[in-house]
Amino acid sequence: MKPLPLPKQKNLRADCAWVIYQILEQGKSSRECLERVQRRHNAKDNAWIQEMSLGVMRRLPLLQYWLRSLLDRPLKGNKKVIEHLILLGLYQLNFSRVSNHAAVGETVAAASYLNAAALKGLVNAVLRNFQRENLADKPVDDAIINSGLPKWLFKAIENAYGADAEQVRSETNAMAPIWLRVNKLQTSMEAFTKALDKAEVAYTLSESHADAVILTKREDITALPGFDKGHFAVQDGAAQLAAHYLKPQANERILDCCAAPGGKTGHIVESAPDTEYVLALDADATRLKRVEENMTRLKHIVDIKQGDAANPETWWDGIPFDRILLDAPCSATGVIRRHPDIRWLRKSNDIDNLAQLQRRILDTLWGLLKPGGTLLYATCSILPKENMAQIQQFLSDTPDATLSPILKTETLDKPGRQITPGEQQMDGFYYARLVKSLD
Ligand SMILES: C[S@@+](CC[C@H](N)C(=O)[O-])C[C@H]1O[C@@H](n2cnc3c(N)ncnc32)[C@H](O)[C@@H]1O
Repeated sequence: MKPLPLPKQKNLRADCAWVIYQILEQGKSSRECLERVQRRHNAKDNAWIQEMSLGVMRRLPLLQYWLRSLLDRPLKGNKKVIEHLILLGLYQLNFSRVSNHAAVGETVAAASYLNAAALKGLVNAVLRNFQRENLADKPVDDAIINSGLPKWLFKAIENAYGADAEQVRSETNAMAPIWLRVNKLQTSMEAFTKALDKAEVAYTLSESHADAVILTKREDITALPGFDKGHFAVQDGAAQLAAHYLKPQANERILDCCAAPGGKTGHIVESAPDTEYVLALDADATRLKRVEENMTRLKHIVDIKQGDAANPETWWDGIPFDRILLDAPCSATGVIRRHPDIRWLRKSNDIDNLAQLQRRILDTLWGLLKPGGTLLYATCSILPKENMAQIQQFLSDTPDATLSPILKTETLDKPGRQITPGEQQMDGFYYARLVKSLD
């Protein structure tokens, strides 16, 4: 599909339709396109644009089903974006608090901002027919459409989770809470929660995480008390387990591999401020800038390098590491509830390619680990090929690797801890801890 320029003049719904087009037709991430659009709106409108465009990602199969039943034939070429505008209209009518009057009227008007004034009649007719035919009240008897997921992912979850698949799918399509990690090197839990109370910020404490706070209302993170002073970082509860499972110690050399934007790097430093050396490595220079910004704000000192994990000769100084965190590039299927566009950006054949890349990096990093050293393998995936099956195969191919169980229930056939989305309010994540034998 042809690139579509950003509408010349700002308009809430036209800009939303542009974001949806960019994600679905151009394969761009929501973060990237929202950033462009949000430069020209105020905070309230930006929140609306984000809620609506990500909402469409969550409900896309049902919205498309309705669209197909209302539109005689698909729109093509530069008219395609009008389909996305109609999807947005259908989403507002069904899943938002926008009045029906505004959902139809304003969506029709937005067509002009997308250079398609001639199609206003069509947008109006489709949305009015939807209301007239009461499609919202006619149940759709199709589990895949109702799941909000692409067919390949629906099936992959079915195969992996059997009787629990429905629960995993529904949590995958739910809204994620915002977790904060208190930076205990700059404040204390007591002082931080006192400051939140004073600012009347609604939150709960996590039963499982001593350093975590879970916000119960959406907040502007940068306006929370202590943000500028580095008193906290935004980090999901599952991601907060990485430093806990890695167990960094004083005087050790630590590699945080695939580190950007540095969420786990910061927590490693907070867990063991007196390590000898922490290296945050990532292949992506742009994302590494965010590591620098985050470390500066949190007041942590680490070494930051750009490099391909599978090619250590370009970045490694030759001294082995005591501990390595490999937060491997993955399908991110465990964080779809947080980034609903991922389900449409990933394709089923990505999974085999990712599993091969993960294995290549794992094999390479194993050579950089001291005898007796620990490697924590992590992904934010819920698919066994990237997780249990990956580690099971690695253990069987690598004679000097042994499993250091995180859970008592782990076996060589079922290594590691698979967290599913929503478990104790956490994202979907996988961890396996491996130790290198001494001889
Ligand atoms: C899941 S994210 C890491 C999140 C990070 N650990 C955190 O906690 O904030 C995966 C990262 O892997 C990086 N990456 C992908 N392939 C890589 C490679 N071959 N070498 C190094 N980094 C890579 C990506 O740039 C991305 O930043």
